Amino acid sequence: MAVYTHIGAEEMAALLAEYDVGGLVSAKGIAEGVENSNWLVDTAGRDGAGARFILTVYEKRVKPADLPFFLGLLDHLAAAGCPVPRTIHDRQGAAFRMLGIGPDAKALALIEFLPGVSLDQPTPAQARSVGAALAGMHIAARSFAGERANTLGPIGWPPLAAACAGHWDEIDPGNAFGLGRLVEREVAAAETDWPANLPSSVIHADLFPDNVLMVDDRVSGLIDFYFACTDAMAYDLAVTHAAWCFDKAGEHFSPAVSQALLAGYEAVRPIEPAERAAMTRLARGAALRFVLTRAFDWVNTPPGAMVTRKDPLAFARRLEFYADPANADLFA
Ligand SMILES: Nc1ncnc2c1ncn2[C@@H]1O[C@H](COP(=O)(O)OP(=O)(O)O)[C@@H](O)[C@H]1O
Ligand SMILES: N[C@@H](CCOP(=O)(O)O)C(=O)O
Repeated sequence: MAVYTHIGAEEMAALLAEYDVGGLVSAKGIAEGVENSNWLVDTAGRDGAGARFILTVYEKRVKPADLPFFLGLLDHLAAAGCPVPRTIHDRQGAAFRMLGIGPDAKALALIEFLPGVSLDQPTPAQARSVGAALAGMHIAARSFAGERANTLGPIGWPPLAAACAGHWDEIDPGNAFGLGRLVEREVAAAETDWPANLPSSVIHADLFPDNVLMVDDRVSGLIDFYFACTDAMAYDLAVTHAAWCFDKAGEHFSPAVSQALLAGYEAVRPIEPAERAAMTRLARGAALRFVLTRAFDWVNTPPGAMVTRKDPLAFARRLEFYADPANADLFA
C-alpha cells in the first residue's frame, strides 16, 4: 500500500482550496506504487462539472530540489503534445507545495489524471505504441531547458555494488546464479567500455509497463518521471526494451514484442548507426542498473516493510540474455 502519509479530510480540503480546481469531493489512497504516496482526488472542478487529479506526496526518494526539473518536464512534454500529465499550479503559480513544517515537511504536487491501465503482458501492437511514444518524448524533451545528471548510470554502479557486497547469497541462495561474480564483471566492464557521445535528451529512464497507461493499443499516459535525467536516448530505449520484451521473471523473451517496440520507436525517430551499434551494450547496462537497485533495495528493506521487494535475478537473467553472443544481432 503506497500511502505512507496521513492527510485528514479537513486538511485535504484546505490543501485543495489552494488550487483553482473546485471543492474536494473525494480522495482515495492508491495502492499501486512504492516510492510516493498517491491519492485519486475528485473535485467539483472549476466549472462545477467535476475534475479528477492525482495528489502525490513525495516521500524519501524524490528530493524537493529536483521537483522543478521533474514537474517542469511534465509541463514541457504535455505542452508539446506528449501523453504526459500536466502539473496543476496553485493559486500563487507554484508547481509544488510543502506539507508540514520543519525537517519533517514533505513536498506535494497535484497532477492531471490520465485515463488508462498498466499492462502486465503487452501485445506487439501495444509495444509498438510504447516505442513511438518514447521516441516522441525524446524529440520533445530535446527543447527542455532543464538538465539533471543520471546518478544511476555507470557512475552510480560501483557504490551500489559495494553496498551489496557480502549480501549476494541472501538474494542468490547457494550462489546458484553466480550473481556476485556477474555484477563484479559487468561493473568493471562498464568502467572501460561504456559508450560515450551518443545523442542525448532528457530520458525517462524507468519506462516499465507500470509507468505506462494504455487504452486498448493506444498510450494514454507516460507517468512516474522521477528518475528522468539527461542521458543517451538509446539507453532509454534499452531500458524500455529490457522492461517490456520479457516476462516478469526474465525467463522468456518475446521477439515479436521486441521487433514491434523497436519499429514503433524508429517510425518516429530513426536510430543512428552509432546508437544501433551500441544497443546490445546499453541493454546489458540497463539490465545491470536494475539488478543493482533491486539488490540494494533487497538488502535494505527491513523485514515486515509494506513494500514487496523486486527480484534482482529477473534482471540478471535479462543481462545474461543480452550478453549471449547468440543474441548479438538483436538490434541489427
Ligand atoms: N497522472 C496519472 N494519471 C492516472 N493515474 C496515475 C497518474 N499518476 C499515477 N497514477 C496511478 O498511481 C500509481 C502510482 O504512481 P507512481 O507515480 O508510479 O508511484 P510510485 O512512484 O510510488 O511508483 C500508478 O500505478 C497509477 O495507477
Ligand atoms: N522500475 C523499477 C523500480 C522503480 O519503481 P517505480 O514504481 O518508481 O517505477 C524496477 O522494476 O526495478
